Amino acid sequence: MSETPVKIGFVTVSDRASSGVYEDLGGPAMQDWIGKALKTPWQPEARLIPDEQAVIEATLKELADEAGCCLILTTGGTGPAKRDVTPEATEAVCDKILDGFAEQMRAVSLQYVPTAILSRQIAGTRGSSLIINLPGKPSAIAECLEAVFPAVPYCIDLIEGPYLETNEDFIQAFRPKHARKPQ
Ligand SMILES: Nc1ncnc2c1ncn2[C@@H]1O[C@H](COP(=O)(O)OP(=O)(O)OP(=O)(O)O)[C@@H](O)[C@H]1O
Ligand SMILES: Nc1nc2c(c(=O)[nH]1)N[C@H]1C(S)=C(S)[C@@H](COP(=O)(O)O)O[C@H]1N2
Repeated sequence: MSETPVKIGFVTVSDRASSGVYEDLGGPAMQDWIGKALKTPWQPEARLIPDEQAVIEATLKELADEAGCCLILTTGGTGPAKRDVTPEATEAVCDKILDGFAEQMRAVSLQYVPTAILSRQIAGTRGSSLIINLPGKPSAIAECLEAVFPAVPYCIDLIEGPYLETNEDFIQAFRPKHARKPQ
């Protein structure tokens, strides 16, 4: 019996990429990383939108509530610039904020760039969806996901999403022993 693929949301928040000033490299970079990380069959729900808080909120709600994405990654709009509002939109739609994700992503990112402290990226849950903000710089995507992804499958277990398995040679998920399914 073939497994129904789990849905993963990929949201690029960028005025310039969404208006065609430059090609969106962030969305494909997130999908590429998840493609390497996940053994569980998955299918993408990709969106490319401007830095508008109402649009970001509506997109996150649609991906969580209607598309049923267990994981939603955003890229862009996390900095201090006037139009950067991705964290505000994320906070507005989440039931719970998971501060540890942002703490860890910024701590690891500081090893790459001193400007990592400028990202106000957050993570949180909405129902059975985990939402994680990533900075807009395409190279930041892998840097941040490597830092937190080991905790993602167990977090999704706890919010009653699907049981995600990773490709262990690429990234190892950590689950407490009692939560591991026999292979
Ligand atoms: N989706 C993207 N695709 C390709 N490059 C990007 C993307 N988002 C950001 N970048 C690159 O990272 C740099 C820093 O991003 P910046 O913080 O200015 O963008 P943003 O606030 O995320 O998006 P924008 O300013 O277009 O709304 C940009 O100059 C650009 O080179
Ligand atoms: N890992 C990582 N984190 C990073 C960066 C980066 O290049 N790598 N860029 C920083 C910079 S320069 C900014 S302004 C903030 C916010 O970026 P955003 O507005 O594109 O989301 O993310 C920061 N975090």
